[in-house]
Amino acid sequence: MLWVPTKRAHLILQEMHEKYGEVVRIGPNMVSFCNPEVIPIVYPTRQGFPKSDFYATLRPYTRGGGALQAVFNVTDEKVHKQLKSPIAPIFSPTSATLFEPLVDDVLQCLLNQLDTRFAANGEVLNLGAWVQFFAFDVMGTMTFSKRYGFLDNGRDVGGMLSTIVDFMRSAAPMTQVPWLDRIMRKNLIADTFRQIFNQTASLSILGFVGDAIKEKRASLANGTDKVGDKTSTKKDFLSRYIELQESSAEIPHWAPTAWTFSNVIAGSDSVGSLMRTIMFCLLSYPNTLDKLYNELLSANLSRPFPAYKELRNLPYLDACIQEGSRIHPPFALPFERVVPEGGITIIGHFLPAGTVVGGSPYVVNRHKSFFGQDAEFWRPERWLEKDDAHKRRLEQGVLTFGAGRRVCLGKHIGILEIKKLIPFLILNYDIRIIDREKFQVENSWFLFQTGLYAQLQKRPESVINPQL
Ligand code: HEM
Repeated sequence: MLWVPTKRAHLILQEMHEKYGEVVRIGPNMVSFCNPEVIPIVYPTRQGFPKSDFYATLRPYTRGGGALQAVFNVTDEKVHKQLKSPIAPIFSPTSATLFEPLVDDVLQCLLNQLDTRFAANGEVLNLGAWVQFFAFDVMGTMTFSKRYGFLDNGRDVGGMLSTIVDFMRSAAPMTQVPWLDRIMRKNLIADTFRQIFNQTASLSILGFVGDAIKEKRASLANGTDKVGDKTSTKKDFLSRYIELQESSAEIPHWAPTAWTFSNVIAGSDSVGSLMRTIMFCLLSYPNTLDKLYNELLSANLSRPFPAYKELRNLPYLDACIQEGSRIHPPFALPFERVVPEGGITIIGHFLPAGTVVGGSPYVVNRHKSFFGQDAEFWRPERWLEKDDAHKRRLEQGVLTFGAGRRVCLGKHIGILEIKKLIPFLILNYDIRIIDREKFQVENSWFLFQTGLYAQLQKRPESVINPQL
């Protein structure tokens, strides 16, 4: 709990593992591991290894409804199954590609903004913020066919993004002492005080989600919702969620809210963070940027937005995304689980039932014997230098998307967004980082980043013939 407010808990944990070994007790009942070989033991695909109360602290508090459960933060395995099973098919690799037209709509908006605001006059832009605006507006568009307006206005509309940072800063230390969270944050009295002084991020997002659901139900009922139309190529998540809930009496009426909320909370900042990491690393290591640019050029891609099917199998692009996920995971405290009856043994240490155990992706992803002595550094080539089996093994050692039964549901959607954005930026703009020292990272469970400033110019070939 004392490490977390320093905002460098990932670095302290890394030091602890260097000092004390691969299995370290970091709290009265909490054990951290750093070796990727442990992943299948602590995160199996079967039931029976539940999430700890860490996740309860991440639930937003709602008056009347208590703390809102979402797929991501639910700890009861039965409720998790009830919530996840109906929607899992929507997140399959094939279904993920159905959202591509919605991503293209938002890319068009980004293109217009970058061209008019920055490419024309060489003004310095906060690339990190624009990438974040993009990630949020894409998730809004995919979820309710609505942009929040971050890209259109070029700013954090309504302070929603900064309130997320505030929410995470106050929630993150509580993840380490869930009982204190119940006393200090998750009850009517504490909530009344908070309401008087400020509106929390979770509530402002919940308000947005609640309004969007009401509007959607109304427009589906009166037939004015075009994206809810079964033949539409731009069908959003919410239309699919409402359809699912209405088709089965067993799905509770609150499920679409929980599903929608999961998308917004789990799938916006995380994607934005990975996009920023990849852009930061590419711009900081121009040899890798050139290599990627050449790969994209020789792939003869559609402009201005390459199609996902053209990008899916480009090896260096894929290696850059894998390396970005490895080196800078968006969530960077240990993913806690509770050891079941009978206990488990990890790297020669027996952990009895009830012990909380977890690995931080930041630390696990930098394990030197597993990823190489240069694991601290950005080197996309590590993914390509041996055969496919080696690449698959490395992939299984990266904990960025979680693992096993509670692995990220939106991974394929997130990768689709990233694979669309990075080539779009690199092919259309010549981008230079302004000062890499300004790039700062803060760990408040989300690994927030600031200070990615850049200048960009439209590449001549994309101006002369945008159809190329
Ligand atoms: C590309 C960036 C993303 C990263 C790095 C990421 C990471 C994660 C991680 C680490 C977990 C599990 C954490 C744990 O064990 O506690 C998770 C779960 C989840 N993610 Fe993602 N995520 C990303 C994108 C998305 C997107 C785009 C969506 C939605 C469209 C999404 C939806 C979810 C959901 C619903 C869960 C809960 C799954 C369950 O508990 O069964 N994520 N994500």
